[in-house]
Amino acid sequence: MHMSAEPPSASSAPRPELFLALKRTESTFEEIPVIDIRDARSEDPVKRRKLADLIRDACINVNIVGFFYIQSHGIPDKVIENTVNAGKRFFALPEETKMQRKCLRSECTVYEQLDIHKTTNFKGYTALLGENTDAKGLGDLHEGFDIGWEPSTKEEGDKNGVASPSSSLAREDGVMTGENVWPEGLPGFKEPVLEYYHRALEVGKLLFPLFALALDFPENFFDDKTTKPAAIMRLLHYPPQSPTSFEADPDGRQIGIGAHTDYECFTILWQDRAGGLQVQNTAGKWVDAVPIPGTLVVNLGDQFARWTNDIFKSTLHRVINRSGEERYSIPLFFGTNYDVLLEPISTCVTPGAPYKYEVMTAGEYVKSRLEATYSHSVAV
Ligand SMILES: O=C(O)CCC(=O)C(=O)O
Ligand SMILES: [Fe+2]
Repeated sequence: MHMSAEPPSASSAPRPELFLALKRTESTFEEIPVIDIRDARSEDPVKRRKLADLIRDACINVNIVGFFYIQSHGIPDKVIENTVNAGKRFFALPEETKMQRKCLRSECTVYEQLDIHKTTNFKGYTALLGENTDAKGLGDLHEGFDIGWEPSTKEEGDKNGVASPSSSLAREDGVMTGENVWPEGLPGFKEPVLEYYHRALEVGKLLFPLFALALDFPENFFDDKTTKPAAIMRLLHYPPQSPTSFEADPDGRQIGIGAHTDYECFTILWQDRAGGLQVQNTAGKWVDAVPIPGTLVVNLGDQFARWTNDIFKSTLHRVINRSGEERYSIPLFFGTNYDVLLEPISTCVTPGAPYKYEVMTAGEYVKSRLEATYSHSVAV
């Protein structure tokens, strides 16, 4: 994996062959802005304001709204690399090892489920076609492994990496409460995954005040709503789609991940160099979010759309892996605490723009979307 802190350049460097192999759609990546977020950590409010203005432009004033790359995010290359390698090792395991593990208590002979369909809180493994993100689709061509918040393995309370019922690994998260499930027989998996998780969480915490400023709210607007931020992270693996799969499926009903919006406030995504992520612009055209080494992609999700009555719109996106290579990515969906009510912010509702959505808690909303996503397939 090549990572670089250099600003991307559209014209100077020759394109790696992989990029040429991609069938480009309408637009070029210059239209998706790259924002350097180093000033998010600045003490200077003027600098933070300037940065928030760039984010505001990316979220409101462009033809690809709510999608941008961030640079200077602060997550070391090594942390990313270790997590991606851990994910590769997991996905290479036999299917049955990814689906279940032996109960870890010595007296126990049963198997515990890792299959996401069988856990109560949508954590664990999703097999190929186990998810159908676009209701019009026929199942997604990716497999995934999902975790939610738990302390990093460096923190106290997680000495042996085993979640006992009395442990504090799970928080009281209302309808989404429940512990993570981890595969057995895969040493060196959990630690790097949780390390990246906590680093990405820090990036999310940096972004919330900037989003607040971008909306002309006080910088601390989201502080009391994100004390226990709901953050699901996924390791994703997309096998390459063969050319014949396109002939057999001309309407694109079975692709890497069907067209969808994300369910939380915003998503922080690492993607490898295979490419295939596309975002729909305001004219309805699909635009490639070309991988830019050293950056993460950020996109708006439904919870922000609900807070802001669509001033911040969640952006439709999908993945089609035409690279001929395996593709790996790691989204982290950053939401408010699960018990926070998603209700309109008063300044976003006017007689001419009445509120569009039903008010519910963040947890109820995320759970209802996850139920729909996984309902097309049944546990095996
Ligand atoms: O893999 C990607 O690039 C995007 C994943 C995604 O959109 C999602 O998991 O919601
Ligand atoms: Fe997504």
